[in-house]
Amino acid sequence: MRIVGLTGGIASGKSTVSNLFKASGIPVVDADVVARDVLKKGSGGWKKVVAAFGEDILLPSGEVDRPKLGQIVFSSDSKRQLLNKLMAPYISTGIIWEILKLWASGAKVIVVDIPLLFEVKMDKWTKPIVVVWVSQETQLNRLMERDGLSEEDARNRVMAQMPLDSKRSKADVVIDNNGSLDDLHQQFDKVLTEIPINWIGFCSFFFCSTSA
Ligand SMILES: CC(C)(COP(=O)(O)OP(=O)(O)OC[C@H]1O[C@@H](n2cnc3c(N)ncnc32)[C@H](O)[C@@H]1O)[C@@H](O)C(=O)NCCC(=O)NCCS
Ligand SMILES: Nc1ncnc2c1ncn2[C@@H]1O[C@H](COP(=O)(O)OP(=O)(O)OP(=O)(O)O)[C@@H](O)[C@H]1O
Repeated sequence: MRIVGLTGGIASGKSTVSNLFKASGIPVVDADVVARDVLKKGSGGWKKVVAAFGEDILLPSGEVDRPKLGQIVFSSDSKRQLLNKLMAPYISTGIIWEILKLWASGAKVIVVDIPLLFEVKMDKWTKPIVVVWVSQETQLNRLMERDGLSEEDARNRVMAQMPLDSKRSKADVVIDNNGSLDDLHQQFDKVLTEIPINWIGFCSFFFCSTSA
């Protein structure tokens, strides 16, 4: 089984690319979805986070007020590191579980869409690594537009991650998403034709004995 790492920066276009993988029949594990699941009311992650950050971060329903927690952690390095430390074991277990389910259902190639692939050192498990890259200007504009954020809030979120240029330098495959969606589709089609050749001989994660 091959595990392809799909990463980039916030609002660089990972979800847009992961939708293209899905439309091509390649299953995707989305780390943001896993991270949302492990923060649901009553879960182990929720209990740890509420114990550390207090009940002020909860909505009347008891669910975490995500924009509120985002405001807190994206404007404080130490609070973000605390949140990361509390959630990391639940997120990695959740991702491994999703991979195992897909593997058991016969998937030979799986894409893991994970914004913090390098930061949490999951890059060791994935090959090839696809980085969706944009300039910081494009990234800020798309982030402000998509999430209705101020420039300051958008910058805080961008600065909370490893610089996209550093991620680009660690990539096996770079998708430059500064252009139009049509450009992106064209690059993706090319990547799809190139990747299967590149995959041959690669061995990833801990199931490396089976080949695609
Ligand atoms: C702070 C939270 C509650 C804000 O939720 P919100 O719904 O507003 O954002 P969402 O989860 O959709 O994340 C949007 C993007 O923010 C970036 N991001 C999220 N968490 C982090 C983080 N800890 N550090 C840096 N960037 C992050 C990612 O690029 C992600 O794609 C949420 O992001 C969270 O629980 N983060 C911690 C878990 C985590 O590390 N998630 C990343 C998946 S590995
Ligand atoms: N080539 C493009 N041209 C114009 N808009 C784009 C392009 N690619 C992506 N977008 C838009 O930019 C925004 C960010 O894209 P997307 O949500 O795929 O990023 P992401 O990397 O998954 O973000 P996050 O890390 O926050 O989950 C979205 O509103 C998306 O529709």
